[in-house]
Amino acid sequence: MNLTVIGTGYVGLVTGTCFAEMGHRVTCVDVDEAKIARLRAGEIPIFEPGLESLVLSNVKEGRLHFTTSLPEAMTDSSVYFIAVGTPPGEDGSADLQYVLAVAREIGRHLRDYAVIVDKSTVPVGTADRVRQAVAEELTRRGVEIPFDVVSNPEFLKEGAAVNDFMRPDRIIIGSDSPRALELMRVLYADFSRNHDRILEMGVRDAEMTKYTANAMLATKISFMNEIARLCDRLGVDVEKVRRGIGSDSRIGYSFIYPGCGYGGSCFPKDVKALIHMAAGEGIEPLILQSVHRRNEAQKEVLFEKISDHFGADLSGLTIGVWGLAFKPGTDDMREAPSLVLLEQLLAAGAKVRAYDPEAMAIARRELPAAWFATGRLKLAENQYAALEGADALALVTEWKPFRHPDFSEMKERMKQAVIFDGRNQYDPSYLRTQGFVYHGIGRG
Ligand SMILES: NC(=O)C1=CN([C@@H]2O[C@H](COP(=O)(O)OP(=O)(O)OC[C@H]3O[C@@H](n4cnc5c(N)ncnc54)[C@H](O)[C@@H]3O)[C@@H](O)[C@H]2O)C=CC1
Ligand SMILES: O=C(O)[C@H]1O[C@H](OP(=O)(O)OP(=O)(O)OC[C@H]2O[C@@H](n3ccc(=O)[nH]c3=O)[C@H](O)[C@@H]2O)[C@H](O)[C@@H](O)[C@@H]1O
Repeated sequence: MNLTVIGTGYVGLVTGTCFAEMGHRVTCVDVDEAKIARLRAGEIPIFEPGLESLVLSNVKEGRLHFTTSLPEAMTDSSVYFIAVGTPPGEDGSADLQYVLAVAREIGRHLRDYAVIVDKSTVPVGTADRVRQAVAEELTRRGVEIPFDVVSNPEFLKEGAAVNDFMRPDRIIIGSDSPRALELMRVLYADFSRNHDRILEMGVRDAEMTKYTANAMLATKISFMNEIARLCDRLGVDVEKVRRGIGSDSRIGYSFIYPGCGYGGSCFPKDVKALIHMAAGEGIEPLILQSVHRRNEAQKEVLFEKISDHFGADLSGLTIGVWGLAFKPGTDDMREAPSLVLLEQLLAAGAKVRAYDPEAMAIARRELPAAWFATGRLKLAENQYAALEGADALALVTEWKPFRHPDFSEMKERMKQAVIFDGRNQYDPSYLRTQGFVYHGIGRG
């Protein structure tokens, strides 16, 4: 099949590449000229394990193309995936301007029947608005071309995106059109060969499923973070509690790791968008509001622990920070807990030396210039250099190389052997035998 993917970010690039890998001819479109130029030059704009080799081999085989021109990509496609961003607006609602702009552009250039697929995360009712935007453009052109709009939300995780796309838990297809459903079934059959992963439902059901999944996962995390705060006060180790409850198959082990808050481009924005949707329907979203508020508070927990230990004024102190990305396996720093910690440390007068295995280039480019200007924030060349003369280490992102560091080297480099472990990576009693003062999240 000939496919067009509009929006070549995390979702668009992974979607386009994985379909190309299955033998389809895919054109990925983006308005960001620099991004398309890099992709055409064989450079992958994001760090995503396994993606680079797949992109390069599919480009080489002539199945994957990149362009900034949607009309150019629209010569013979039967499916258009919309995978542009849906960032939060001022009031927390999902900003649909990019999705609707794409819908209008499709309407301006559509020639034959096609399925238009909402892959972006969009509020219930968006497919209707996309349909209307396309229809208006067709009317303006004075043509009648049949088309269907399908909701096919994406569930990939950054850092595991290729694997999640290739081996999905489920493929949600929301459609009221048998013709569109048939096409989508054929398209996704390769990802659903041994176990039937395809779940068909109404368009609105599919749109709601995506928000509900993200909000449920965010709720599990915020719930555990709240329990961790209580464990700190009660002298209980939340890691024991986590294992204790995870072993109940009704609860399960996943997404109950306490930490210094969830980040990324999706959980924070999707919880906010769902709050906005509920409020719009006259429902007070009590649980969702608490999930969001707990997370905002949790992003401050490392700073609270640091100032409980050293006092509110941190001038004269140096804090080494391990991890800037919002989670391991990605260089994405959107809504990362590290941003809150850096801001608070610098405001309290501390010097910060930070290191991340993958996010250094983005950090150098996107962190406020004022943070670097005074020399108080420096990016270190490796994890140990970040600890040179440090009074404490704050671990924010649980990258693998941070799990079993050389504790002797750390102690040699640090002025004071104090660790604030924002992801409960270490065994507190082992670290204490190594001569460290240890503070985890909810470790009693
Ligand atoms: N990042 C993730 O892990 C996941 C994201 N999603 C959802 O997928 C959507 C996209 O997210 P990301 O890929 O992370 O966003 P992103 O920000 O990485 O990429 C979006 C791309 O769309 C492009 N774009 C904007 N307007 C355009 C237009 N008119 N024509 C062509 N390209 C245009 C932008 O230049 C950008 O490159 C969002 O709704 C998000 O919530 C869903 C599942 C996972
Ligand atoms: O809609 C999306 O964009 C995606 O959002 C999340 O994926 P992602 O944000 O890439 O990463 P996650 O692995 O879910 O982690 C999100 C945040 O939660 C935190 N987290 C995760 C799990 C946990 O137990 N505890 C915890 O604090 C992570 O550190 C990270 O900051 C979902 O897991 C995906 O299914 C979804 O497609």
